[in-house]
Amino acid sequence: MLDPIIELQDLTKKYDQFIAVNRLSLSIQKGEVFGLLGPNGAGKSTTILMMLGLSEPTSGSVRVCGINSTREPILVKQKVGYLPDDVGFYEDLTGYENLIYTAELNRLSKEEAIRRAKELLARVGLSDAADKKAGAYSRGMRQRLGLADVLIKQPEVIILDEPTLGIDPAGVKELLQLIQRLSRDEGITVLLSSHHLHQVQQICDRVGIFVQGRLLAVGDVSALSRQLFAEDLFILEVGVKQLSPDLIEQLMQIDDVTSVKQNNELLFISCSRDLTGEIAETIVRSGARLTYLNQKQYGLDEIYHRYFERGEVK
Ligand SMILES: Nc1ncnc2c1ncn2[C@@H]1O[C@H](COP(=O)(O)OP(=O)(O)OP(=O)(O)O)[C@@H](O)[C@H]1O
Repeated sequence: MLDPIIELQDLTKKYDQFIAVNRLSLSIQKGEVFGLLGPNGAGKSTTILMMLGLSEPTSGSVRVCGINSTREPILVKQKVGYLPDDVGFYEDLTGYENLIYTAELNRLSKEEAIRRAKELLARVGLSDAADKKAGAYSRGMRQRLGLADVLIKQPEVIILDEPTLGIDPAGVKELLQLIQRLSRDEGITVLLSSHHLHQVQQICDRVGIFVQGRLLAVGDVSALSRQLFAEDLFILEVGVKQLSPDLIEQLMQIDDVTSVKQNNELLFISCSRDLTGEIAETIVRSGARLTYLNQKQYGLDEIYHRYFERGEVK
């Protein structure tokens, strides 16, 4: 059953005449991991700030956990954990002491603070570095400490702005797996913004592609590819020797083949449905030799670049 926990309705933010976020409507369900994707300046951070009640919309509304963020920012902050792209700690305090400090700010009892700080340090893989000063943590360790810091108050929603920025590939993998586990094990809803499509693709249930303040498409990766590649959903890369002069024309005559491009002995055949069998048969029947056949799957990277290449704003 649908249970929206973040609801944006016609959300708009203008800076003078400049529209940073343009009539954004979006529902995110409880327990979802949602990726907000877009290039620099797309409006991701502005949207996040409005969700947190830290920036006032010009028009439209934003509700998080049923709370109007604009009217009740303090209430929203109690339910939502926010990890900015460059998280700040008390550099002279240890990781453990930083967590205790946050726990006390959130009015946890001393005992509860100690228990949760230790548990969360273990959870994010920082038990061994608990007594090291935060100032000496690497970027990846800071992000993991940031996640523990956000979780200490047991939020229903966590919002992460570019969580993987500046982390090495192994660290990124660990961090993303950790985020995914949080969602799965504890039902926490996660919204993360990112430029790193291939990373986000691994853990997001759905993604929204955001360009120039507008949400261009929303869905899981396969729904997005269906939506964006309706004409040429399947591309076959085919190796052919001894091509007859009219083979390309024969291929074009197959229903639902939308284009055939040739590069020496390679053909790139776009179709709106899977025609692998028919295409292979046509090639063999023409007397040509089929040497290789590969069906290309679209990933989020292609979807995303395609939008930007076209510069489409629907
Ligand atoms: N306080 C402000 N005053 C004027 N313009 C602003 C302000 N804050 C943001 N903008 C503009 O609004 C647009 C959206 O910015 P925003 O930071 O939301 O984008 P973003 O998608 O988060 O980009 P990035 O990935 O670089 O963080 C940008 O063109 C930015 O210059």
